[in-house]
Amino acid sequence: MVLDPARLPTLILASQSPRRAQLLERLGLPFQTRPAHLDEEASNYLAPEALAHALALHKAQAVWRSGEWVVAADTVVALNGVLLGKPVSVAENRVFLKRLSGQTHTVFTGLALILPEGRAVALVDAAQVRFRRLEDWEIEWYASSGEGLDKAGGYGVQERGMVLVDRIEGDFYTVMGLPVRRLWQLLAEEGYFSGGKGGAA
Ligand SMILES: Cc1cn([C@H]2C[C@H](O)[C@@H](COP(=O)(O)OP(=O)(O)OP(=O)(O)O)O2)c(=O)[nH]c1=O
Repeated sequence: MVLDPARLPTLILASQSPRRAQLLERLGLPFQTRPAHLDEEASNYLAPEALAHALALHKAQAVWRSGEWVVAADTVVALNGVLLGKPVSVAENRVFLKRLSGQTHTVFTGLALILPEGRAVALVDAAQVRFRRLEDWEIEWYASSGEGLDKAGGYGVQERGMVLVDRIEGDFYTVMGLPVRRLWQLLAEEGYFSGGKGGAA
């Protein structure tokens, strides 16, 4: 089989996250974004892993139309079982960073794919992230940059946040918000690349 990206069906990315769009762009896959507007707080009673799974699935289901390949993801940060969502202010971002400092937390990213005939597949990928012990001035520098405000856990590993992280066990892209290798494999398994099971002809 020779892969001709020009013949692949356009993926619908159910996300407003610029990071997720960048990653799909880097793969060279044809896609359009169609963000789902969900009340993410409504499912906060779930455990972190189940939450990432459910939200990814709900986002994909919210935008799917018959005949489309839809991709969605959701990233959740948990420190000792406690969720750290997106900080609502610089002050809350400071608090999050103090809690993450010197500790290891888990990032769960749920990934959902809906196939043209409507069947949904979803999975969760997890990574362990250890933060350096941060100095107060570093916390101040990072929080006041505002970079962490639209991100789960209040940091972005792919931007300035790269210097806060000591080590990652697992996939960097799962931390960034889209497990691209798992997505690629799922697309391959479901026939997106080969024209089988509703994929490209
Ligand atoms: C931990 C971490 C999270 N993030 C981001 C990824 C996600 O965009 C965000 C988590 O929020 P999500 O609710 O997963 O996604 P979103 O609201 O940004 O976009 P959408 O729901 O429309 O898909 O945090 C990073 O960019 N880098 C990181 O290191």
